[in-house]
Amino acid sequence: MTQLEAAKKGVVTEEMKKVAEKEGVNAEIIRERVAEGRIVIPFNRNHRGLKPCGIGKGLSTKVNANIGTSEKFPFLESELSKAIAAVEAGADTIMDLSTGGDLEKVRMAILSSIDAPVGTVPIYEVGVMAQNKYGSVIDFTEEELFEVIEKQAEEGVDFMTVHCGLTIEAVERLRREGRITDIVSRGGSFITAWMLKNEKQNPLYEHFDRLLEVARKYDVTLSLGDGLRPGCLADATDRAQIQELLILGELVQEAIKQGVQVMVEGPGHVPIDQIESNIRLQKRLCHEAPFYVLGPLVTDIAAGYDHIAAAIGGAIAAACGADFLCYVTPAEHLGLPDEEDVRIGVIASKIAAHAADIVKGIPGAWERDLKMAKARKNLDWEEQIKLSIDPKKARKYRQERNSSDVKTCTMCGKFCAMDIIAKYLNKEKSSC
Ligand SMILES: C[C@H]1O[C@@H](n2cnc3c(N)ncnc32)[C@H](O)[C@@H]1O
Ligand SMILES: Cc1ncc(COP(=O)(O)O)c(N)n1
Ligand code: MET
Ligand code: SF4
Ligand SMILES: [Zn+2]
Repeated sequence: MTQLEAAKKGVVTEEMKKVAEKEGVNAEIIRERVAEGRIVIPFNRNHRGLKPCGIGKGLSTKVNANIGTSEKFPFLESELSKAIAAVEAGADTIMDLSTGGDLEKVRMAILSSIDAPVGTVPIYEVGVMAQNKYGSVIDFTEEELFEVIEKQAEEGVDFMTVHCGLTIEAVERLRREGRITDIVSRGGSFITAWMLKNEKQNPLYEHFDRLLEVARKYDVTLSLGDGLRPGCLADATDRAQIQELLILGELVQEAIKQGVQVMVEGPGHVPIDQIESNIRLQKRLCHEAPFYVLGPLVTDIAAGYDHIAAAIGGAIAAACGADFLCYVTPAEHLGLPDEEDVRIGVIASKIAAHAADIVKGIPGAWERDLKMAKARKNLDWEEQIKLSIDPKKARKYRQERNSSDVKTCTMCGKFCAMDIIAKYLNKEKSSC
């Protein structure tokens, strides 16, 4: 049984109980929301050592970190240490987006060393296989596509991006109406090129039932990819994007009916004033399935700092109801991230997620800030370091910029406002 099938039957699984405990939410509420498709727990029965993680309504906003080899950097070791660094920095899930070297070996290494849910985009391996075998990324058969999906499911992949809503009709609209950046989704570009070359419908759409069968067998959570997501502000919320979203909504309902857990991927590059309407549209059209957004980036010109552009968008999106933030690193649009880029990307997204959790009313979120405020007032540096999102960095600054015996910090020294006021405003010791 999948988590969804169990939930529908009224069964509270071990995984639901663990999610409930971690989040401070009643287990029956988790079951109910899994049954409705509003919470997913990506949990492939073949991923050994996996700790359950819930994504969706009423749960803390989760952060995903992308790693993976590429043609020019096909090295397993560096991607594995990026994945470990990402989890250490607070990533809740990892996506292996490898396209270089031995993909299966990298994936198996990630799956066996990471105890968080691991996601993939199977069409990437299909493309790499086609390139090696036939000399072109799009020279694959429908059979080969489903073989790779089944193989990855069997290996223990917990969630998969599948661009099922990218139909030939949506591509025709895009062509007819025009766009600035056309298609920026890598998987979306493979599927579109395949459809145009073969003059056939998207096999992930046409044979969605077959995909559901594989997903149900291993309890793989489907992450319905947005192949037509906007790649620049000017393309945001256009008719091609929304046409794909409409189809994704239909597929969400079908997946839930068939007992398959499902979430929906979203943009992309979106101006701030369109973020809320994007979230509302997704929730309305997709049966309130968990929404997994890439950023969104609120400007196109932050090259080198795109983690900031994405964290601004991510905070707004999550506050409006997005459930899952895909990180963006400072290397976005420029090259493959290194380990430090990965760490910075995760921290930026964690800040965005937490900022949203405060206003989402997530248990413990507000209280953490309150504790920090009190520690600041008390000039309790150890407590401040402990409560911060990146304690390593906080400790480094504290140690490098201050001698160990000072009560205040080098910013103001003996002119420290907190210290002066503590002496004169509340003569009796404050109770906090
Ligand atoms: C869809 C998102 O995935 C990111 N992306 C694609 N491939 C990799 C990789 N090997 N490592 C890290 N991020 C990757 C892109 O930069 C984009 O932000
Ligand atoms: C949030 C999110 N969106 C998209 C993708 C896939 O990337 P692509 O569509 O470029 O293949 C992803 N892995 N995560
Ligand atoms: C394929 S270019 C890298 C991804 C891009 N930033 C996007 O918006 O999807
Ligand atoms: S410009 Fe770089 S990141 Fe963007 S699609 Fe091309 S190779 Fe990928
Ligand atoms: Zn982009």
